[in-house]
Amino acid sequence: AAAPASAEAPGGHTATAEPLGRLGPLTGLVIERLRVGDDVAASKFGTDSPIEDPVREQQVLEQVRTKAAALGLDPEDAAAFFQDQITASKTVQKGLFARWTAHPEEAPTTRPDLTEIRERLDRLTTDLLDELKATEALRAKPVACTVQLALAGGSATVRERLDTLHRQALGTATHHVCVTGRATVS
Ligand SMILES: C=C(O[C@@H]1C=C(C(=O)O)C=C[C@H]1O)C(=O)O
Repeated sequence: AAAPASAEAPGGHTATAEPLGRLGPLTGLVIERLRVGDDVAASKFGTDSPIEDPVREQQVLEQVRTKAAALGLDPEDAAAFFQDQITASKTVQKGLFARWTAHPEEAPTTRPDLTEIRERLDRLTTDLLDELKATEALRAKPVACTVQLALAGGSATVRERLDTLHRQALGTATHHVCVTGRATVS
């Protein structure tokens, strides 16, 4: 599970090693998708394109259900995980819009192409689903999963220097990673 020690990652930041532990690869992909949210925000800021696009969201979730079923994952569980990814992406976008409105000098000076960004998100959908499959057994163990999730999230927060906005979004995005015993009291 070796990511390059230091490589230029999408979004232009310098990636450090993958988050620690057995949920490291999944958490790394979740953070990568959050950072694509920065590019989505840059593509929409100062245009007529709204942060929220319900038609595109339904397309993403339909693709998720179809691919999840093909992998032998529960389609609705996978859709719930991706609903969190979408909510988290919008949290990032709203936060950046507010930041750039208050501090115009921090606003992006180039506008990336949303169509290309969505192709990147579609590739991440495939990678994320593969990791959901690879971690299926661990995620069914509430205690082990919760420990691994804290390890991965904590190490990523430090190593990738996540700011408050992206930390909050990471929390939202990982809310349904662990199966926390729906049959018992939640
Ligand atoms: C990322 C986008 O912004 C929002 C978040 C989406 C997502 O996370 O997949 C999809 C549609 C939008 O509601 C986008 O427009 O592509």
